[in-house]
Amino acid sequence: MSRDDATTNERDESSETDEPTEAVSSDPDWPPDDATRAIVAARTADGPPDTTEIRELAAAAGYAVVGEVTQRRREDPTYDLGRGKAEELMRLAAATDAEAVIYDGSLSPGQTFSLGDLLPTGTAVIDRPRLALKLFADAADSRAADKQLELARLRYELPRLREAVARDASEDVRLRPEGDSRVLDVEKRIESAERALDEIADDRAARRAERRDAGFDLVALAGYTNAGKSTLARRLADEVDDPEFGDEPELRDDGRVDAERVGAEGDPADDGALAVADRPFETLSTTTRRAEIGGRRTLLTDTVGFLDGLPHESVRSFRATVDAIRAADCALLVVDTSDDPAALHRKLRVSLRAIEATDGSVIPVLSKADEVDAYGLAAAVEAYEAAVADLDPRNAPAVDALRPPIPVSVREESGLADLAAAVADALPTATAAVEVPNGGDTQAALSWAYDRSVVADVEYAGETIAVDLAGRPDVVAEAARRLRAEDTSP
Ligand SMILES: Nc1nc2c(ncn2[C@@H]2O[C@H](COP(=O)(O)OP(=O)(O)OP(=O)(O)O)[C@@H](O)[C@H]2O)c(=O)[nH]1
Ligand SMILES: [Mg+2]
Repeated sequence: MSRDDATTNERDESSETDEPTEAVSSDPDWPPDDATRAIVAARTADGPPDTTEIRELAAAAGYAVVGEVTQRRREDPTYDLGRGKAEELMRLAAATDAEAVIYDGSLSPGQTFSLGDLLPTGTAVIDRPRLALKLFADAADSRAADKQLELARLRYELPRLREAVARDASEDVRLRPEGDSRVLDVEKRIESAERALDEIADDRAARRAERRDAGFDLVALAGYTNAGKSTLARRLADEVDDPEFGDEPELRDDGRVDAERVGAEGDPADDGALAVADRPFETLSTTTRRAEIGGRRTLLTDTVGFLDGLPHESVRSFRATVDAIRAADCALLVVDTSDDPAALHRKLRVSLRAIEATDGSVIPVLSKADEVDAYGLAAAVEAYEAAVADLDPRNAPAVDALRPPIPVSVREESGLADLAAAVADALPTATAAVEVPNGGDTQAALSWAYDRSVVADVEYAGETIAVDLAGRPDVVAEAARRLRAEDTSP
């Protein structure tokens, strides 16, 4: 769209939105007295602004949305919104007694301050990254806290602090040294948090190597928050009955143990690790479970969902998430089929950008397929393909890592066999045929291979056994070596 179009649109759109859409409620008790009254503001350069998600996020963060201002226009350097719209926002904030403006986008420090200056005194300006961080922090605080979340907050605050110091300094030179030392302090804290993060990442990489040595394929679930990852993880994971791997907290990838809690949907059997709920950030840290998928022994890692606006690179849980997805032999990219095509496209873009390159293949899973009919499913596939066609090859998994999407419904138990077959097909596989004498030592080697699920076929022919091996290449090679090692007959 040309700039001229955008300007025309601004006019068209403002005539449409000049009457701000105030949230009308017939309930006299709404909004509740203790809720923070907020106005949602959104601007898009193209396409009509869709405030569905930002309203949901605002509600999840405890705000009562009492009004909305939207605009279709190119970015304004001062307010992000055009001046006229910004003033309209100011009037609406005054008329509705709003305590906060929730901005569906990322505001520069300068824009945040300018908007704050324009709005009635005391009105907080909360852009999408700040809201997303708050949501994540609230969720984390209510359970085991993610200390490194601090890093994300500091990184977010630093440029704003610099802006505040610069503004103070231009008014009052005496404030400058104090402001500078605050900036310096934040910079130091960021540095030390970053060092801590690096050490944790090294630990995780070592643990992954151990898991692979033990013969497991690593599979990770990835996707936008609330896409249905944990539901699928639960469905695919084995019953926790293995003494070696049954101890779930041991496999927590950040070394934390969640306080025991009842599942969000009231299921007392829910151990909190693979909790499922219809809200953002139900899962706050990566969790790994053993799962046999398509005949392969895998370790399946459930991860934290992405959210548009969150600085994924600076939250520890996301670092673990991104590492697990990138290093997996196969990643299942869960895409919510019940989203409308525009939301699906946007969420997929955010997820793929957060993951960037992957070592293994990526299988897109169209989740909640029970929520749509055949047309809806076709539309989801189309939106998926459009999003992939739009991928910037510099910051997304290589398109040839992407496999065809598989519709799945855990609720209706559909598509799971197709998914298992696709995973088995995507995992690195080697085969070997070994003929060895039938003896006690061979049986020991054979049982080692059985334990690692690499025995495809065994045929006993008198004195010898013919074994077909298939599975993880290093495990197949080791099984063949062990079997042959027994073949010491002269
Ligand atoms: N209809 C339908 N709903 C589903 C299905 N799978 C999951 N859901 C619902 O989708 C919502 C989110 O599911 P979760 O598994 O918690 O999603 P998640 O991706 O792990 O979410 P976060 O951990 O918050 O990132 C829950 O309300 C689930 O009940 C499905 O197959 N069909
Ligand atoms: Mg989850």
